[in-house]
Amino acid sequence: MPGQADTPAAKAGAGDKISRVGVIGAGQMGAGIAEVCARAHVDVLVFEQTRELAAAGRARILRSLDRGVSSGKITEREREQAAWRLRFTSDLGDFADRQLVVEAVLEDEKVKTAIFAELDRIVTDPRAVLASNTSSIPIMKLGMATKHSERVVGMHFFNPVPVLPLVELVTTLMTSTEVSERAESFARDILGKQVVRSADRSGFVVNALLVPYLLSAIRMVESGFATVEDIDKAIVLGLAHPMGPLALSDLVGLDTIKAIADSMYEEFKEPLSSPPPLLLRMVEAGRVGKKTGHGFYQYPASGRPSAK
Ligand SMILES: C[C@H](O)CC(=O)SCCNC(=O)CCNC(=O)[C@H](O)C(C)(C)COP(=O)(O)OP(=O)(O)OC[C@H]1O[C@@H](n2cnc3c(N)ncnc32)[C@H](O)[C@@H]1OP(=O)(O)O
Repeated sequence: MPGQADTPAAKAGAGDKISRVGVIGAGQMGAGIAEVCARAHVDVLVFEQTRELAAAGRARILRSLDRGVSSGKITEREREQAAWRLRFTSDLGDFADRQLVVEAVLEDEKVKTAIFAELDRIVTDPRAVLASNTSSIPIMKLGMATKHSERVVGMHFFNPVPVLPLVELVTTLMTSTEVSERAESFARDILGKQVVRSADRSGFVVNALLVPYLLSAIRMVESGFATVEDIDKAIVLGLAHPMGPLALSDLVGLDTIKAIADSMYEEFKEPLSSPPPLLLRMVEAGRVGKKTGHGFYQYPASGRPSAK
């Protein structure tokens, strides 16, 4: 590969450090994770169930790379090289040579535990790291689905992944120090992210604080306390957040917020973590936010969001 000797992966010592990554799922988080890995000169293999989903995932990543070019974050050449490093498969067996796998499928504990059990059989290198980008499911539950729970960690990225610099690293009572250090070094030294460590508690640090706040904003709308637009305006102008809680809920996805709330409520039984009926109805209606074009706001295929 041209110029590879200068790449961050090569500088870090590709023999020992992670240079072959697998990402499971090319939805908004999986695509973002695959993109930042490819931009960091890492060889990336992405699993999607069908050719159609793989094509949609690739298109999502290419759009984001285009945005990186148009906003001056990366050059045309870097865009091309990153796209070239991304391969897709619908056979998890192809992950046998991966040194790190990041699972980023929907927030469903059964689906995730089945994936971890299968990955454990496929990826036999004892030094390989098996990571989940789960937003809230305790990592121990995923580790215990494997025979090698010492290899399992949480690596929780934030949306949009190419823009937000944080990774929460979650280790369990079973995770080995070597595995947690490899995962941390990959996120920090190869991807250039900043890492905070969190105990293995549902929601970890960020969502444990964020989700009760988002649910409170949804309850405000539900009770007629204030409008969607005024709540968001108040937070943007009054607290200097980049976006208000309802726009942010749309960005994260209301289905994801419900799944996180369910998981946190199951763990802590805090009323503030219980999903309000308006959230449940919107999820049932398929109005889950930006990814479906309709949530608290409407998102035309192109252009700015508008009120519901
Ligand atoms: C639920 C999960 O478990 C956890 C989560 O993910 S919680 C959600 C966390 N996310 C947030 O809180 C998002 C908060 N919102 C934001 O940060 C901002 O509103 C936003 C980044 C989404 C959009 O910001 P906005 O200013 O409207 O857009 P835009 O100007 O196009 O982009 C902002 C910056 O990102 C850069 N950028 C955007 N897309 C990019 C891409 N694909 N690649 C590289 N850079 C990109 C832009 O160049 C710009 O950089 P600059 O400030 O240096 O010029």
